[in-house]
Amino acid sequence: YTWPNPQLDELESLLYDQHGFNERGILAGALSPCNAFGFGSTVNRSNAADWIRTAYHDMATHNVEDGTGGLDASIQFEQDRPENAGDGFFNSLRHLQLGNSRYVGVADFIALGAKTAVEQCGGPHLPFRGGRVDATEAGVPGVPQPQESLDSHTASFARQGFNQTEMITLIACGHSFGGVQNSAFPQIVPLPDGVSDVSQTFDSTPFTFDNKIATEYIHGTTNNPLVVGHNDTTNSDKRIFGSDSNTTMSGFAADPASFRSACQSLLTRMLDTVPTTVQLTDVIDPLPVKPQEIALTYMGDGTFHLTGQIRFWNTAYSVSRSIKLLWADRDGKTDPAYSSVLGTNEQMGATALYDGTFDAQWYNIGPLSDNFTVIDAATGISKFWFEVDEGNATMEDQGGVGFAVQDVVMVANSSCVVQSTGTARIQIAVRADKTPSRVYIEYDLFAGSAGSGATWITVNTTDAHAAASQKRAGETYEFWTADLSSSALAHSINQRVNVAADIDGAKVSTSSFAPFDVALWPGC
Ligand code: HEM
Repeated sequence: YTWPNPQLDELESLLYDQHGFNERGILAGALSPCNAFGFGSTVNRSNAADWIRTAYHDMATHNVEDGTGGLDASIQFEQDRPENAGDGFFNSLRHLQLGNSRYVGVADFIALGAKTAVEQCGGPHLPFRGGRVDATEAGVPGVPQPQESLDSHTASFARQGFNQTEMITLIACGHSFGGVQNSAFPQIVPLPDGVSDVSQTFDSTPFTFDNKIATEYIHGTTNNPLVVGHNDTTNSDKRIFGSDSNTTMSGFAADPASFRSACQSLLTRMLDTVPTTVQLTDVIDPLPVKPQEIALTYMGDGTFHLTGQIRFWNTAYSVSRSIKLLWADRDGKTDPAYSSVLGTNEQMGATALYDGTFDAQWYNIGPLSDNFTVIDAATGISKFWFEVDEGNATMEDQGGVGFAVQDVVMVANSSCVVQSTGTARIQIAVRADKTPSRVYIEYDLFAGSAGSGATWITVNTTDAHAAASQKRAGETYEFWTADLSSSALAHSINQRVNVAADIDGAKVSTSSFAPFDVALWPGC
């Protein structure tokens, strides 16, 4: 895709800013190491297993006939059903809901959680599509339970869109992780003396994706509580794995690569099973060059500062590489003076998984001593691109289109935090040749239902007003002011806002910033 695209940029970052500089933390950070578990001390439990099971249970209500259900976060409203026994869903959601924004909802986060868990913990690469839509109420029940018959399970998976071989495979892929807990299934897993809960694992490596779920089953060494459980009624894995005379499971036991690739395709299909009314994005691959938090700040002296960071994918730190930022002014003209160095150092390296481990190197706009470059307000800027020199120079310009940036609306450095009231006074510079119908501040707030624990994001706004006194003669920008009380962000997770303006029926907006950060915006 072409940068900028706020939804895809955010998903791309959640997918590929995994470890090191600018890491997002919420996904890979909660899976390092893979037995990490954020909610108690039960032996053998992990965030990874909880997240994978959560994605399956959310998806499992899909109906291929009428196109309803699927991975839509309806699990938020379904946690009190017997088919959703255990606290794994609550645990998963409480963590995954925290990352939500106006661009990425709970359903995408459930899919991201499962995908990241599989990949970080030894599993195959699962190509990711975004754009899931969060349900606003419970769906039709229908998650398979261990005491059901083989016919009932076969029919249930057919309703979800999976045939018999796919049913065997998908369960084996999922049950490569985790186990069955006494507290959720006391009739399956007995409680040994002296502990308050226990999880009996499906295979001997519950925190790692591998084919042990198959080898141990085929070799008769398995301790899978859904195969060798004392009550045969709840031995659903035994009935299902054996339903084709063990053909599928024998194949997986003999050939780990075939298990891996079968899980790659079926887990991807599981995550992409959504109501037919939902249109997923294309697969999101890492951008080779990815600008982030690109911002212009109006300096009041006839210039603005361009700030931000750029990630170069599949690139390791190197002292012999120099990168220049070049730009075109608002009329599209270039000039030898429209050029700035990028700054980096060894600490600005990162790594991520993407069918193998990839390095990424971050650069700041301008030398590290400044972290900005100066743009003439009279000529402005419309796009930028990069010249990477490691002996011979190459151009990074998104295939010729460049990286577009708007200089119509931006925050002015005269913004400040009013010390007496704690209010953020946000000064906004709007290009004088434009006539906005509205200039405003936008911010994501968490909303939720106390009963179900479901959450969603509302985008709130505060209007700015034209500051007539600041309409200075000779300036190419005019000024607007918005006062934002600190209580306005009481339900904001990241305490950030952006500026937007409606101009000729289109919305122009800035990247987000922290209006109450007095290091950026001094007191007034
Ligand atoms: C007939 C179908 C299935 C049945 C009857 C079934 C049953 C169960 C049961 C009883 C548990 C124990 C839950 C707990 O104690 O908290 C469990 C755990 C789990 N299931 Fe399934 N399952 C099925 C299919 C799947 C599928 C298709 C996946 C994913 C692809 C999956 C992934 C998991 C995972 C990862 C766990 C471990 C959770 C943990 O350790 O916290 N299951 N399953």
